This record gives sequence, structure tokens and C-alpha cells, in this order.
Amino acid sequence: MSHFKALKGFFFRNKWYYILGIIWLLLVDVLQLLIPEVLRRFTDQLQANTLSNEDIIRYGIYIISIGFGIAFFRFLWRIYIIGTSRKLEYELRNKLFGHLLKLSTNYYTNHKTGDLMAHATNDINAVRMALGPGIVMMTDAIFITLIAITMMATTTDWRLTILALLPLPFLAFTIGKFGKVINVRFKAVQESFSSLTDTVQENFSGIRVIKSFVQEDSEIKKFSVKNQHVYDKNMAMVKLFGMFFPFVQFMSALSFLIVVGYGGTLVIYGDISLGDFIAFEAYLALLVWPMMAIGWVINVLQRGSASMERINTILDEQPEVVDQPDAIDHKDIKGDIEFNNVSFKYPNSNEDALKNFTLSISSGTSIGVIGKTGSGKTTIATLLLRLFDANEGIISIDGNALNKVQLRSIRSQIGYVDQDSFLFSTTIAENIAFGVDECSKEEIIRTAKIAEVHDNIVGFPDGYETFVGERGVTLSGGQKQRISIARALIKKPKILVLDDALSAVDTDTEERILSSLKDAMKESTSIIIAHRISTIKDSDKIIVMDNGEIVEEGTHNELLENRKLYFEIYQKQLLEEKIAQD
Ligand SMILES: Nc1ncnc2c1ncn2[C@@H]1O[C@H](COP(=O)(O)OP(=O)(O)OP(=O)(O)O)[C@@H](O)[C@H]1O
Repeated sequence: MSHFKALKGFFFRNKWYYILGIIWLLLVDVLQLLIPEVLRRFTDQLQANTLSNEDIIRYGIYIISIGFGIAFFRFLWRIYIIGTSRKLEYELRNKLFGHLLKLSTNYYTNHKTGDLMAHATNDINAVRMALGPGIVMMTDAIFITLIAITMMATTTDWRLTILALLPLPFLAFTIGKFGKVINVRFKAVQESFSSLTDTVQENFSGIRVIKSFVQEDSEIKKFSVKNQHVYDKNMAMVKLFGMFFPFVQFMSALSFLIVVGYGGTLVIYGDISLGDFIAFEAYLALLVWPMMAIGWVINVLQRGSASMERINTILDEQPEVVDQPDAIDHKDIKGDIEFNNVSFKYPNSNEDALKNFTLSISSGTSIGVIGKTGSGKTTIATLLLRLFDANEGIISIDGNALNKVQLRSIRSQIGYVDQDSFLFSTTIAENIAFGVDECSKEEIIRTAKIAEVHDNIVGFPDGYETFVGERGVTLSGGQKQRISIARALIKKPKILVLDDALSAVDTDTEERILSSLKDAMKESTSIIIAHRISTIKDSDKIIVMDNGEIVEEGTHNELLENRKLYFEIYQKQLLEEKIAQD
């Protein structure tokens, strides 16, 4: 339970909600416990033949008033306790999401999205259940049990009380055991269902691959197997509950049998009144539910505590890349970039992605980066954005080492277009304006024009208000890339990084984009990573990467004269173009 300590701030802020909620809850219990007393007096008067019409009305009013009081205070405790647990869920979810977004990119390499989603849904829900319904049931069960037993023993007969309660500890113990099995089976149901939803999600996302490989029948079969698994797990649960409820009823019936037998004898011999007998039965009926609840409460609290532990593990996780205390806020980056003897290995890799990498880029110039796949091109951008910190060497902007500058000031002044061109499921306008707090429609259109995507956008039914993704239009790879370029440009970045961002665009459009960019980005430094020579040939300087190192550098013409790797790539691409034209 110590894992809940992390929530002490929340409890402290909301202590009055919990305290008042528990008071309302106890009031409901007191009112419930009054009913047997009313029944006792009513029956005794009935038996003694002293019941008048006014008495009947009076007892009726008591019962209705108690019923009304129970309903009213039950409403209050639900609002105070269950409502507060919903508030806890809301705050915890915000905290977890905010924290997860602050963690470094490496965290996401090592953790599956499905697991993170499970923490954000199942674990938070389990904590809410423990600290809402769990607390209610525990308080309720303890209070009702204590008062009902005291009332039974003091107002009726202590021997009858002991005998009637004999089956109950056994009942509570067996329910606890049942609870454990229920827990295991419930987990199995959840796991099998989560695996089924993963399959469905993957099938829908990969529907084009399934269709083009004619794999519908095989996928349906695989789905069927998983569905059968879910069914089997659910049936195991159904069978367990099928035994659970009759068992509880049988065990509580044993208690009632004892009361009927021994209590009936006590009534016949005049040791207790008929009213005592009726009240006793009513108290006993009130006890069955706490016995059932106690096993459930233990499970809910255990599950909540385990979930809180998992959430705490995430919340204790620290971002790997952070601002140093003396990091400066470098507001007006000029764009001079230096990589000085930089070496870097990804955390879960044995190979250097960059080796002794040294490169100097002056502000306002453009540099083209080309090389084989996996040669370290993207890693240059990754390190410049400080998504990872280099293991050795220094990277600096305008003479300031990157780790001496605040992350926010670096990243906000770099316009990065990544290879995936990921867009959010919202309008095209909102996607373009993603990186800026405010901007005019004209500004959005202006950048879309530079990125040569304006004509495509106005061709969509809702223009700039067209939804992208599942709820809207499906964009071509080239359209996505150009919207991503507009998204980077609208930030008016001091450094622009295009990472293979024109690969899905035809060479004519590419030429137009590059020439518009040249005008728009006169003051900025550009790093253009590409596989096609046409994308980088006009850059002020080109570097050729191989195996994490620069193997050639110079202008397009210089590199062609070198007749090395760059020349080879050029020749190959010329040949490919020729074949394509023929
Ligand atoms: N997150 C990562 N974890 C481990 N290794 C990685 C990671 N990202 C890249 N690598 C490895 O680092 C090396 C350089 O990768 P990088 O993405 O920089 O290459 P690239 O030249 O941009 O390739 P491409 O042209 O295919 O985009 C590769 O060997 C790659 O497998």
C-alpha cells in the first residue's frame, strides 16, 4: 500500500471530500442498521396486540424517512468519494501524459506503445477503483460488520450470535480464495482481449498489404483462433461466477438455518421475543454483503497498489536529455553549426552511428548530405536536435555547445522535416500551424505555396479545413512530405533540416520547391539529407557519408571530378533515369 504515498498531495488537497464522504457513508450505514430496530418494535407490538392505526402510520413514516435518508446520503457519498476518485483519475492521467511527453525519445524505443496505453488506461483505472469504490466498500464492510454483530449480541442473544456467525469466517475465507482465482482469470481475459484488439488494429492499418497479398482468409483464420481464445477465457470466468454466487447463497443460508433452528427455540421458550428474532434475521441479512465485499476489497486494493507501483515507475523515470542548470536561452540563433570529432552509438546498439564526425556549416549556407542507407545521415539531425546526446565530441551552434543552450531555444529555432512526414488527425491548416502559437491564414497559405502544396490543398473538398487521416482524406506520400515542409517553414526556422523530405516528390516539383526555399530561407542554414543527387546538387557544400564517417566533401562539380562514391551514385542514378525514360 506504500505505493499510494505518491498521492499524498492529492489526498491532502481533497481530504475534506474524503472525510465528509466517509461521514455520509457511515450515516447511510447507521440508517440501514435502524431498520431491524423498527422491525423489532413493530413485531413486538404486533405480537402483544398493542398496535394501533397511528402506530402503523408512525412505523410507516419511520421506514419511509429512513429510506429517504439512505437515498439522500448515498447520493452525497457517491459525489464526495466516487467523484473524488474520478478527479484523481483525471489528474493522474494528465500527470502521466505530461510526464511521458517530457521523456526522451529513447524511452519510446525501449517501451511498446501498447504497454504505455495499458498503463494510461488499465492501471489508472485500477488505482481509481482502489481509491474510490475500494475505500467505500472497506469502510462500509468494517462498520456494518462491527455494529451489526454488536447489535445482534447486545439486543438479542450472544449465544445465538456466535452460532449464526460460525459459517461467516469460512465464507469470507473462501470468497478471498475465489477472489484470487477471479483475479488470475480476469487478467487472462484482459490479456487475450488486448491481443485480439492488437490484431484487429494491425489488420485495419495494414489492409492494403493484406489485400495485395490476398491474405484475407488467412487473417480471418488467425483472428478466429484469437477470438476463440478470448471466448475460452471468458467461459472460464463464467463457470467461476456460476459456482461463486450459489456458494455464497448456500453458506449464508446455513447461517439463516441456524437462526431459524436455535433462534426459533429461544422464541418458543420465551428467551427472546418474536421482534428480537425478526431484528436478528435482518441484521444477519445485512452481514452477508460485507462478507462478500471483504474478498473483493482486498483484491481491488492489491490490484490498485500494483498498478500504482507501475505508474510510479514511469513517473520516477527521468528524461535522459535535459537542460543543464546554467544552460542559456539563445534566442537569436544565427545558424553557424560545428560538429567537432563527434562519435555516437545508439543506446541499444553496438555499432557507432557516427564516428569522429567533424563538420562546419556557416550560417546562411546549405549543406547536402548523401550516402548509403544506414550510413548515419539521420543521426546528424538527431544529434543536432538533441534527441540524443553525443557520446564524444562537441556539437555547437554559434559557438555555444549544444548542452549549454536550453533545449527549447534550440528546438524552437530548427525546422525539422523527418523521414516519416507524420501528420496529426486534424485539419491541414492545423497541421501546418502545429509548431507556432498563433498564425494567420495568409501565413499558412504562404508557406504552403513555398512547399508547392497549395494547389493540392485547394483541390480538396474543404481546402485547408480538410481533415487528414482516418477521419478525412488520405494524402499521397508526396503531399504529406510537402505539408510537413510547410509545417517546418511556418516556424521561420534559423536552421532547416530536410531529412529525405523530397523523396516522394517528382523531380520537377522538387526543383520548384528547392528554388522557392532558396529565396525564403536566404538567412537560414539548411541541411538537406537525400538519396537523390538532384535534391542536393545545388547545395553550397555536399558531404558523402559511409559507415558513420564523411568519406568525401565538396561541391557537386568537385565531387564529380573526384570520381569516387559520389560519382558512382551519380552514374547509377543517371542510368536509372535513362531506363525509366526509355
Ligand atoms: N533508435 C535507434 N536505435 C539503434 N540503432 C539505430 C537507431 N536509429 C538508427 N540506428 C542505427 O544507426 C545507424 C545510422 O542510422 P541513420 O538513421 O542515421 O542512417 P541513415 O543514413 O539516415 O539511413 P537511411 O538513409 O536509411 O535513412 C544505422 O545502422 C541504424 O540501424
